[in-house]
Amino acid sequence: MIGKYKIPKGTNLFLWIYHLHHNDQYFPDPEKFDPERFRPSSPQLLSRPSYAYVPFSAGSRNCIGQKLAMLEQKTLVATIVKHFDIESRDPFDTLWPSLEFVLTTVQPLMIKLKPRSEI
Ligand code: HEM
Repeated sequence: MIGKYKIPKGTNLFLWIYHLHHNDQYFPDPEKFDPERFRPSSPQLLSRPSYAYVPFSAGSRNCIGQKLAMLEQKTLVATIVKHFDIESRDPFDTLWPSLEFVLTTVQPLMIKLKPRSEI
């Protein structure tokens, strides 16, 4: 049973993480860039159920690359945003999500890196 649903033995279940992370009960205004949601001591994070945010899945088959991916983001992404302002060349509402092995867009996502004047 999951809530009121009886799941027969052997059923394959697919958790749509994108949808989960757009649940405005836990992520108000979900498309808004709001790093505050993820600050460890933020009230929003503290009141959120721990399985409401699972970018690397959870449990025994979760992502084995999580630590590497987080390290890459802290080094590569942090270095890029330190030196550049990033803007999309395409307006957000013209992008169509595409669920492939990873969630991407149908058309290539073209970005422009502008050197930052001050660091
Ligand atoms: C931001 C980057 C990444 C995200 C968001 C991510 C996300 C995930 C998720 C959600 C799963 C579970 C899939 C499922 O339930 O079937 C998974 C599994 C896995 N990931 Fe990642 N991943 C990332 C980076 C990486 C990297 C860098 C590696 C390897 C170097 C990696 C290797 C794997 C492997 C091998 C599994 C399968 C684990 C298993 O089935 O036991 N991932 N990842």
